[in-house]
Amino acid sequence: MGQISKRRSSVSFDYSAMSFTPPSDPVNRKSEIKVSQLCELCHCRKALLRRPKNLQKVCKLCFFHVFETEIHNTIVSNKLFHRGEKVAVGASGGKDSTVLAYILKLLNERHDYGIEIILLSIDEGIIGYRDDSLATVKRNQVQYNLPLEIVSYRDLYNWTMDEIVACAGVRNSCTYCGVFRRQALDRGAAKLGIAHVVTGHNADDMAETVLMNIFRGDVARLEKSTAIITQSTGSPIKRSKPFKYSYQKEIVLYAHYKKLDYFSTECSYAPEAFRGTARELMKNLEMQRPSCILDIIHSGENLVLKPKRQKKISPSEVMEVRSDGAVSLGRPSKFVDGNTCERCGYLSSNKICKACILLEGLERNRAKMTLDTDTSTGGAARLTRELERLTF
Ligand SMILES: Nc1ncnc2c1ncn2[C@@H]1O[C@H](COP(=O)(O)OP(=O)(O)OP(=O)(O)O)[C@@H](O)[C@H]1O
Repeated sequence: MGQISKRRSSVSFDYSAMSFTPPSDPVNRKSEIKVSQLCELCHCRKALLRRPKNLQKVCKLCFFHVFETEIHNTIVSNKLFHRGEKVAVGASGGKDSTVLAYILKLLNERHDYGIEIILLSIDEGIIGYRDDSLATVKRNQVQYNLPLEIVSYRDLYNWTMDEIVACAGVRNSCTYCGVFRRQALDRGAAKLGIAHVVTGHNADDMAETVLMNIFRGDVARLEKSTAIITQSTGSPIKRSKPFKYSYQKEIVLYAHYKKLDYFSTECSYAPEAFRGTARELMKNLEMQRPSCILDIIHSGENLVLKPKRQKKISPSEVMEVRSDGAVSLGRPSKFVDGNTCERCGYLSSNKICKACILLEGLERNRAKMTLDTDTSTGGAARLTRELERLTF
């Protein structure tokens, strides 16, 4: 006790030499950063955000650097590109593909990948949605100084998504749109002499797909759902996902802080209902355990299925279009290399490609709708002729 009081008395402060700023003084308050507010990477700048991926507190510059470096590492470790390669970025105008186009251009220049980047957009024909997002892509074309090619469903299939929904209903719109878009991206790339399409699918998309395939018991798709590079058998065009390990929230933050020009409206047609459920589940899991998105991908990557003998399936077993426009996607067939569709001549793993099977169903529905609304005496005969023409 005595010692403490002795020590106290021996400390003498020269108060006059200290410049004391009371915390309540608004004029002279010095802006000092507390250690706890510093960026955990550079330890000198103020942290601006917590990385959704690992909750690390980082400043803006370190966030840009770490986000770009992770994508570069994904590209290098998976050998996504080779020098001299022409690469098409599937550009929808949304946040993911806009950030992808921006970052690929940046990394190509920074690390000298030696690739040629082209923007490839598919116009599905959705008024009030795709026309507006394509306007964004056209601005990106100028901002990033990249060539742009637009391919439309109208030109390829003589249908727009608006017409498809009017004919087959909104419930199956994602199935039609997905099948047509995959083929349209391939055909657009082939037209440009490009054999590699990159898309903005991110870690959240991939983890959702893994969950959906588990819930459906779709082991065939589960096995392929975490591949960073995919290639339909028979197609010379490969697809890759450089954002495989990038969190959606980080992509949005990057776009926001870089002030990128992107289109943020959701598609006007029904979102894929089951994916929505998987997404919600994953968001809840992510709140409790941020790493769960990467953990789900990691689990998917490490699932090794026991080899199974496959029965050969006919194209009609693979996909069926019912009279109400509903589509049932059956089991995938055993792929055969080098096949071309007997109808459209485009590469297909079956005798008739999925797009042509869907188109046949749509044409049948259109003819039926014409009859239902045509009350003239010649209407029935016209429809019979139309249906005969459609019996391939
Ligand atoms: N109309 C399109 N034209 C070209 N590429 C497309 C188109 N629609 C989608 N893609 C490609 O497929 C990826 C995934 O598309 P999805 O429909 O899941 O949209 P998303 O997750 O909202 O992506 P984005 O934010 O880029 O629109 C996109 O990032 C893009 O690369």
